[in-house]
Amino acid sequence: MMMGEQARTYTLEQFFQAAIAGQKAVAVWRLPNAPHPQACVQLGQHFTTGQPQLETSPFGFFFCPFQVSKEEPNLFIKADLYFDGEHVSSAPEAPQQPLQAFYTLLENPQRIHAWHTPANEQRHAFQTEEVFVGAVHQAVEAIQAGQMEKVVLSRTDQEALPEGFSPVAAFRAMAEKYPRAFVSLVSVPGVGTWMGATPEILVSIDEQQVFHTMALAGTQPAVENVADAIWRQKEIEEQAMVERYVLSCFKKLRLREYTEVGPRTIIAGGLMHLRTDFKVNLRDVHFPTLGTDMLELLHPTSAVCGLPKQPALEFILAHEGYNRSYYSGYLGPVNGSSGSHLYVNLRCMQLLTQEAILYAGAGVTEGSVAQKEWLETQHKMQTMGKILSDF
Ligand SMILES: C=C(O[C@@H]1C=C(C(=O)O)C=C[C@H]1O)C(=O)O
Repeated sequence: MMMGEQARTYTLEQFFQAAIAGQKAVAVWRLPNAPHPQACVQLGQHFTTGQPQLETSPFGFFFCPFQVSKEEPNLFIKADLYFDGEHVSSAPEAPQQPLQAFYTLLENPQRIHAWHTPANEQRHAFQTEEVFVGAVHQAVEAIQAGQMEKVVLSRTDQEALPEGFSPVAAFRAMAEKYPRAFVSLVSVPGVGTWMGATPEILVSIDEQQVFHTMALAGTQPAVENVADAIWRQKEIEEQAMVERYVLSCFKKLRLREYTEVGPRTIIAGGLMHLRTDFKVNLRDVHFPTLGTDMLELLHPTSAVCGLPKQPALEFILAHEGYNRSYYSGYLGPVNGSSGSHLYVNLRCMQLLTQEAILYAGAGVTEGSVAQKEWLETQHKMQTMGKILSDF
């Protein structure tokens, strides 16, 4: 990739604020265990895209919803400008005049604590505990009646933003607090601003050409030592369903050469999950479109939707009572120097002008206790809740 580079160093604050001041879309991310944040800005104003094509896409950042609609399309933020944590470089084909305008903003820091907000800040109706618990009861009944095996029900909550809130400072706090998560901050004119710290890879292809996806499910509060984790049958079965789903996708593609490791217990924030990793070395296996094909088959996985997919999706749309928007969609950089890394958008929040909307869900199976699923969504919301309360 040929990029024009400026010798000067900048801060993430400068890069982000220049994007906001210039009305540009910006994505900031920090890969798990990576030392530095990265960010990109698109200079043009056209973000809507179709089904992501990993192999042919230019360097940029995908931001895709749970379900594509006219209001919530798949978005692509092309990396006209790239920030590696220190330096800013530009793509050779980046339009010259907007590029100069961006550098002017970069040289004249705005010191604004602003972010892009949605075109209309529609008010959600927030589910009460009663309503959520009622939906879980109905889901358990539908499962017992044989309509499906698993469904993931989610809800939202609202928190006032602390005085002097800054998305970049909150991003830094997330990156420090959750070193093993994929940490992101995405801000798009007319769409809004989302941030999160997710534990779940949807599809990734690293610089060694290793394809990676995972089956992540089962949740409980973290214990001191993961070796001491004890899992109930309910969580073991719930995670096994996600595993089976990933395997069914490989089968559809007639892919037989993969490695499967797990399930293992992993820590994510204050929680533990069960995770099985699936990998394919694309240097050994000739399958040039595996990333795109698996992405299309996997999303939404049974970790965020259910099993079988169609009845679970219909149940969600009929019973959740709100629009998931970009929660439980997927996001991440593609075709950068470290490859393509798409994550499920979990443990996230949306920033409005004065408040944040927090999102979380829980997998419902035959053995679910409704009250426990409510508590689980509360625990998951704490991942972002702590960032706000510690601000
Ligand atoms: C749905 C969420 O998380 C997913 C659901 C899990 C579960 O049901 O146990 C665990 C991890 C994630 O795959 C969320 O964080 O909102």
